[in-house]
Amino acid sequence: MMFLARMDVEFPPHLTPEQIADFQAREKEYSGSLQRSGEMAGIWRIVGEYANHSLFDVESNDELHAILSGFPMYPYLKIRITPLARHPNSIR
Ligand SMILES: O=C(O)C[C@H]1C=CC(=O)O1
Repeated sequence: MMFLARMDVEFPPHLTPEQIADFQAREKEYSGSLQRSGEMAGIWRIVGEYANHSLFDVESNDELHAILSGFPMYPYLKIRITPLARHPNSIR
């Protein structure tokens, strides 16, 4: 099952730059491991925003939820999910 995610990052003002850097480092590690395993099929920065579009290839809604809630920055992410189905005109 394919899902398109839009994630907007909203850090609260009380976090220090060091705390933010730590979240970003842990996020990069977690995201990298999901990309290597194939569950995250891609991630793109949305130009001009602290936000991304990501593509997930997972077995179920429950698996996607577990993956998303495992992101270290999850408490600071606003996530919107769009389930994707194969388009009848797709040649792949
Ligand atoms: O920098 C971001 O867009 C936030 C974050 C969410 C997943 C990820 O890999 O990075």
